[in-house]
Amino acid sequence: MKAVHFGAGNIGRGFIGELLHKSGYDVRFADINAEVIDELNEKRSYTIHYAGSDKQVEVNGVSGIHSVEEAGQLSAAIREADLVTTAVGPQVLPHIAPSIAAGLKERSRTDNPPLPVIACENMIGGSTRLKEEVVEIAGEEILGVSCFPDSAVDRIVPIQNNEAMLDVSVEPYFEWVVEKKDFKGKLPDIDGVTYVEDLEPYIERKLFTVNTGHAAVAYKGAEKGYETIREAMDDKEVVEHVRRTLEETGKVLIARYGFEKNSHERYIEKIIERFNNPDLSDFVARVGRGPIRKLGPYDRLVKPARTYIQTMHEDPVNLIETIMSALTYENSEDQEAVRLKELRTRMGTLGAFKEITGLDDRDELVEAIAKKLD
Ligand SMILES: NC(=O)c1ccc[n+]([C@@H]2O[C@H](COP(=O)([O-])OP(=O)(O)OC[C@H]3O[C@@H](n4cnc5c(N)ncnc54)[C@H](O)[C@@H]3O)[C@@H](O)[C@H]2O)c1
Ligand SMILES: O=P(O)(O)OC[C@@H](O)[C@@H](O)[C@H](O)[C@H](O)CO
Repeated sequence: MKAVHFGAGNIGRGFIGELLHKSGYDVRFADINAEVIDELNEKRSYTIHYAGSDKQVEVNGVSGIHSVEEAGQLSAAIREADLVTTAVGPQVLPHIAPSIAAGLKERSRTDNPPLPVIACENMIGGSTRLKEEVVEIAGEEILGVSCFPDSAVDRIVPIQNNEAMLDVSVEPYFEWVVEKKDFKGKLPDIDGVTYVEDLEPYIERKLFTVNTGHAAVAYKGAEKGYETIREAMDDKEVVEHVRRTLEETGKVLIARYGFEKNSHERYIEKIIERFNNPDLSDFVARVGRGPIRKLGPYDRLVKPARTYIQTMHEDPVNLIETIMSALTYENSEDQEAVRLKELRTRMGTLGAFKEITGLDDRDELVEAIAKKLD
């Protein structure tokens, strides 16, 4: 079986590559990073190290395609593939859509069955978003040869600093949940994937617990001058803030999806334990990357905060505190953080928040943030 995976980065090599290889796929990584692609083609394998244990997994039979310079090869690979996956970042999906559209057009001239394209990004409806971009380019008829099931992925894979360029250190925990309903034909047999009828509870529980909590560690940590997640998690005030923030998102999730309270509390504690993993070295700059995206109206901070107000009829004070920390996050090497600072300088903090979220003064979260800024 053949898979094309867009994004030979941390989650691509450290998670999706591992599971696809284990399930018998030959994985071709498509990326714009020529150094990584050349190394993949030379070495044809890499090692995944499980942080905190001696476990190692060899991922072999892999190769790379430069997604811009080798466009013809990429189209041919998509034409013949059994599966396409992505882990490039939500903002990059529109940039890979033309390559996927070109490959699918070639495929439409063959008898090959419809190709599942699964986006593995931290966002709600990632594959659906990619589908919209591809349809915009190639037209609705392209859905005759493809399908775009949504998915949720969970494994903390920090930025890597290994002697061998392709090797990846990962936490042992992982979860990959894929929605069944959009598949055309047989579900791919991927070891470790859970197929579900309705992804919404899974993606919201993941994004509004793991990623909301992670964002709270990063932005609170940055505010206190910490550079690593380790330093931030060693500060009891930060950990307490994270726990209280997750109690707020927990109330929203329990009210919306009927999760059992005790088991959700255990899920929260498990996640705080994962942030505390002494064997993972992760940075505030990675976890806090892209603050404008993270402050988006459907993302990990604003969506649960607004739902909390609508459901509980009170302000989620800890989520609001995290939003305030995110709004003042600074990092001169992060383009979104630089833009956020410019917006704040030009429009003030509240103006920047309204600009990013598209919300206006009538919104109760905007009102609550305005009160905080008074
Ligand atoms: N790292 C994690 O812990 C983790 C966990 C779950 C989900 N995710 C999600 O996975 C996605 C990727 O995150 P990551 O941490 O692996 O980031 P990363 O930066 O390590 O990897 C992204 C890769 O995409 C490549 N890329 C960028 N533009 C491209 C383009 N136009 N065409 C092809 N490749 C391109 C980059 O060169 C890079 O190799 C994000 O959506 C992230 O939210 C990450
Ligand atoms: O990838 P982002 O920028 O959406 O979020 C940063 C981290 O919270 C994220 O990468 C987590 O490590 C991951 O989502 C864990 O599954």
